[in-house]
Amino acid sequence: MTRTRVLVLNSGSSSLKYQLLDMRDSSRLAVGLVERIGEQTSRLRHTLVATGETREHSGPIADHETALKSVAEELARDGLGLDSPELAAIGHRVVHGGMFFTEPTVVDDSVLTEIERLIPVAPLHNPANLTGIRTAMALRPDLPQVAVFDTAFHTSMPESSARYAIDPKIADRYRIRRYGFHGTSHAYVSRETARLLGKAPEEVNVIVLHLGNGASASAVERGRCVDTSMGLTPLEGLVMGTRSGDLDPAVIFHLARVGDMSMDEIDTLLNKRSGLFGLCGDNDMREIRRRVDEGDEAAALAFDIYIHRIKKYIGAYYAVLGQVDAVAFTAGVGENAAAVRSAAVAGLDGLGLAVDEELNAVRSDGARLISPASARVAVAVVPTDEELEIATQTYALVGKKS
Ligand SMILES: Nc1ncnc2c1ncn2[C@@H]1O[C@H](COP(=O)(O)OP(=O)(O)O)[C@@H](O)[C@H]1O
Ligand SMILES: CC(=O)OP(=O)(O)O
Ligand SMILES: [Mg+2]
Repeated sequence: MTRTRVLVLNSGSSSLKYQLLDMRDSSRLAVGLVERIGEQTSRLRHTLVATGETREHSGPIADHETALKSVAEELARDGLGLDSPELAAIGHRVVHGGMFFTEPTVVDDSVLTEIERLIPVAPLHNPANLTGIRTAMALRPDLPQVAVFDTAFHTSMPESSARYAIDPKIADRYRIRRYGFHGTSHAYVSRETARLLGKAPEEVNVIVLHLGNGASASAVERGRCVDTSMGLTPLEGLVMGTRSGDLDPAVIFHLARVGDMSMDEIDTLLNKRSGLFGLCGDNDMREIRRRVDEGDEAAALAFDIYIHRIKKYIGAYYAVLGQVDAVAFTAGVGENAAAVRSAAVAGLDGLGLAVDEELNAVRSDGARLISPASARVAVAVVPTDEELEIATQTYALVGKKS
């Protein structure tokens, strides 16, 4: 039998997104999401694509292992269980791949060890990714498990972007450099943006703004990433749901010395209690916009800080690229929040950037232009599809052998 199906697992710090795809036509058979893992209010939502039937379960799901086992049960109920002989591989999103993983990689013991070694530089993500891989391996030990790394697309960055301005001996000893994340999304979205413009990826320069719970910007020059806003860890760069993004590193010394906080407390503060949430108590952009519309000052300031940071990166990457063909908004906020797109581009007419508010307000699932026809630089909404990209890369690696 030909094995043509790929299960993709995208394990986040507190969520597990999954898709089962048939790679003959890249169609989805089942999709789902487990949210708020580790809390009392966890929720699993599973959809069988052929019928559109959706099942939801609420109640505590303690960890990613339990989450994946529940997902396996849901798939089995639809006759799409992990025991299916048609499954060719399981593809996993792995957030930090360090310096060595520049390509999708079949997981073996040495790969697991390396992903584990990188936990200190992706503490919210790599542990969940590892649990997903280990649980999947236990369920189907005979299947190839493929790791697709968020960092891979950014390995093309020149040293001038990737290096911090610190003693290279110290940087090299501790492998401190800017790795960048969300690479699967930046790669997919920059290609799809080129397609929307009717060009090949090698013909265009694109600034991609991936605005989800985690958020990052990238400068993609003729299909290759030349700079991105996240660094050694996914903490640098844009303001995020709960992460601060850029700050003066001396803030950390100050909090330790004057604020008498431990390193762990500062780590938690900057990763989990900062960003939009730290500024106004909400990290969901829908809720923040609702509060802004009601005149809430804390929400309005949080929104302004968020937008100001995006603007700075658009300007920076415009300069890095020299010439820009398109700015693409993607991920949960970028795809859905018209107010964010409009505010981020406001006042940038001098750079040839503008948004047509009628086009910006259109709701659609597909990639679309939101700039006026006369604009020098295209502004686009380009939905990301990390799961499809992971499935495609996984199948390209193992599909032919099965
Ligand atoms: N309709 C919407 N309007 C504004 N923001 C939205 C909307 N839908 C989702 N979001 C935002 O998208 C975020 C999640 O984005 P997503 O890309 O799924 O993040 P992640 O993959 O990091 O979990 C939510 O926290 C929310 O702020
Ligand atoms: C790397 C990263 O920040 O991922 P996410 O947006 O899924 O948290
Ligand atoms: Mg995401």
